Amino acid sequence: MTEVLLKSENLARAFGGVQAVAGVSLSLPAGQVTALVGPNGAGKTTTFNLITGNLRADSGTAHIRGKPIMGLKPWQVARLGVARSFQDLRLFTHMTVRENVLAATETSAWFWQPGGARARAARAERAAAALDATGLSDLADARAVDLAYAERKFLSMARILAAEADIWLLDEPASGLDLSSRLRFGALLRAATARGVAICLIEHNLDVVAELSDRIAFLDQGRVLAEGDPQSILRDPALAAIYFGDRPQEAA
Ligand SMILES: Nc1ncnc2c1ncn2[C@@H]1O[C@H](COP(=O)(O)OP(=O)(O)OP(=O)(O)O)[C@@H](O)[C@H]1O
Repeated sequence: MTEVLLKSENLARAFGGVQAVAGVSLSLPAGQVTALVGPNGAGKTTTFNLITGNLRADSGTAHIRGKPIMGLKPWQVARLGVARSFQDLRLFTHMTVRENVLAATETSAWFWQPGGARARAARAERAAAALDATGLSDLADARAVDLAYAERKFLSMARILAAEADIWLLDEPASGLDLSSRLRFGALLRAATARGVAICLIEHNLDVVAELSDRIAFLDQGRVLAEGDPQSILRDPALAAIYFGDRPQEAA
């Protein structure tokens, strides 16, 4: 049976009167891409924030390989093997591409790790491998701010790769990519899942979801309404109506 690397149960979080996440139970199996799909405001990004410790949950639990993670700080969750990307990428825009990736290798370094030449060389090697895998080696000395849009998205992915995490939470990593970039991006995901990485990605474009995901968790109003293989979820007319803002109860 496939090992579940990350599991949340009944995660909930309100902002004032808005119940952004209302009991999300989610499992991320090793070696699979799970797409988190749902209309605007469904609670997708908030779910990521609750898992990574960027936001505190009002209730609920989450475990990484059985270890409870609620209440941990983001850096502690990162140390347990979670790498996360943001919609706005959060690159160090005035640093070089290489420096951006090197900075990501620090999340998995321990404070007590000797910072000697050997450790530095190992980090440089990891960064170089991540740049190579994302096709950015030739741009290593360019500043992030000078990259084209798609290359910035790949730099964000290079940072994920360099962190050597086995759980990836990606917030709209493929948005705005053209077909050839999407194929490049899909190959990166496939190489990672072949190594057993559990990937969860938020994506609005349902064609991209169909292309990239092994399973879908469909979120609406802070709840997982359905979870399953992409074809059955994408063909469900009730979910399509919710996704495209045409709820049966609202139409009545
Ligand atoms: N920091 C916050 N303060 C107040 N309300 C928030 C905050 N973060 C999210 N919300 C609200 O919580 C709900 C869920 O937001 P969230 O960003 O998680 O949805 P989403 O599914 O990621 O949406 P989108 O697809 O538009 O990115 C929305 O109603 C949003 O306005």
